[in-house]
Amino acid sequence: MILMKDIVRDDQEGTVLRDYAAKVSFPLTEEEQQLAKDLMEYLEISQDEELAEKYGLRAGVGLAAPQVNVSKQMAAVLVPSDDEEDDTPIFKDVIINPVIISESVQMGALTEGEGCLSVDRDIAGYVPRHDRITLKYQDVQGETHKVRLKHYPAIVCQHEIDHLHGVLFYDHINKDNPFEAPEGTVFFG
Ligand SMILES: Cc1nc(NNC(=O)[C@H](CC2CCCC2)CN(O)CO)c(F)c(N2CCN3CCOC[C@@H]3C2)n1
Ligand code: NI
Repeated sequence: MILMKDIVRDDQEGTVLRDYAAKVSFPLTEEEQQLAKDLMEYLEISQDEELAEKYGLRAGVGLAAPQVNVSKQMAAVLVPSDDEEDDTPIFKDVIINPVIISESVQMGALTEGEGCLSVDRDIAGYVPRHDRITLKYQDVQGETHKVRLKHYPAIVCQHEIDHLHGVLFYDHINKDNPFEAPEGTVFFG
């Protein structure tokens, strides 16, 4: 299983965190299948308060392969339900070779700003992202999916896809005015 010690940090030398990750070919190797499982398992365990405590995991709703120093276009996303009636996650999948094929002009941002398991410090400021996106990706079976996402899952997927391009959340924060956001930005979370 993936532990915090396996997650590379932005202040470490010689990691792939700032590289543009390689496309993944199908069928996945055994190793790539195991990586996909491990990335998703991290999120599931980290979202269980007791288990997160037991294994010392920071909670996560997304985890990209470059964060465990594997420069491949693969990321697990697990956005839990926001409806106590129904605990079906809003979005749960391992997205491989993801491409954003369209995006809203309107921007969205988390009111609290963002963090990252690969960044050990709090960096204040809004991270403006597209509020709605159409995402094309392959799943671990190699099936292609085209999904329209908005608000929270759209933000999470954009954060993860950034990792596959060597981009970190604070690259998007306005240096002069961290709490500036484009006109019409939707804030939530
Ligand atoms: C928003 C949020 N970010 C958490 N952490 N950061 C991450 O996931 C980083 C990725 C997210 C940062 C902003 C957008 C994507 C990891 N990243 O670095 C991967 O690239 C959370 F943990 C979290 N939640 C809400 C849901 N809750 C369910 C119950 O369990 C606790 C969990 C906490 N929400
Ligand atoms: Ni991150």
